[in-house]
Amino acid sequence: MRALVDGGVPLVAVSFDDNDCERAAREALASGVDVAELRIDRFSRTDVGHVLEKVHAFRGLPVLATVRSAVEGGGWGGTEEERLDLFRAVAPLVDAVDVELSSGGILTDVISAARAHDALSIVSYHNFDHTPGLDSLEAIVRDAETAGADIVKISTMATSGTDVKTLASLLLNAGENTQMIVIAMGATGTASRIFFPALGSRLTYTFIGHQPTSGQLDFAETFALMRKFYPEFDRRKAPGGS
Ligand SMILES: O=C1C[C@@](O)(C(=O)O)C[C@@H](O)[C@@H]1O
Repeated sequence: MRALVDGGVPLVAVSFDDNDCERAAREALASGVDVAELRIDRFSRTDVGHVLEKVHAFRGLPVLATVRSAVEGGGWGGTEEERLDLFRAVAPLVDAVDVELSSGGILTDVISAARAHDALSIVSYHNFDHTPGLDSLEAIVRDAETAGADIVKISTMATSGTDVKTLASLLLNAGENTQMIVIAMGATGTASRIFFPALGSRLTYTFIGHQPTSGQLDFAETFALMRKFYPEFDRRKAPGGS
C-alpha cells in the first residue's frame, strides 16, 4: 500500500464490517477495490481470534484497519487498552492502521506497532458537527505529523461552499512531503469525494450496500467517475492495467 500511496494515483477504499467477509473480499478483489477498510469498531465481535479471522479473509487486498473511537463517531465500546491490543494483533497482517489524533493514551503505541510491521499510520481527525477554520485544521495536521503520521486524514462536516473551500485550501497549502486524505462529509461535500484527489487527497472512501456516512458515493459510481476524471486511474483499472 505504501507504494500505491507514493505512486500518486488516487485510491478508492471500500469500508467493510464483519458480515460475510469471504464473499465481500471476493467481490472487492474482482471489482477493482484498491483498499479494504475494515471497520473493526462495527464488527459483531471484537475478540482477537474473530478479528484476525476476518482480516485473513481479505488477504490479497491492501487492508486498512480502523477501530474508530466513540468520541470520533465510531462504534468502539471497549477500553483503550483493548483497542491497543487489537491494533497490535492486526498490525502484522494489515497494510495500514487508522488511529485518531485524539487517542492520546494509545496513539504513540499504535503508530509504533504499525511501524514495527511496515504498516502505514493514518492519523485522523473527524468532526461530524462542523468544519473548523483553516488555522485550526493546519494545527491538527502539524500535530498529527509530529505524532508520526505517514498520512494525515481530516474528515469534517461541510454545510456550505465555504467549508468545502477551507478543506480544499488545506490540501493546496500542504507541504510537498505531507500525504493527506481530506473529506468534506455531508451532502454539500459529496463533490470532494471525487475532486479532492485532484488536489492531492490520496484516498476516497466508498461503500457497497448501505450508505454508512452521509455524502458518500457508492463504489460503482465512484469507480466510474474516477475512471472518467483520472486518466492514470483509468489506465490502472483497464483490463491488463496494473
Ligand atoms: O473516516 C472515514 C471517512 C468516512 O467517515 C467518510 O465519510 O468517508 C468513512 C469512514 O469509514 C472512514 O474511516
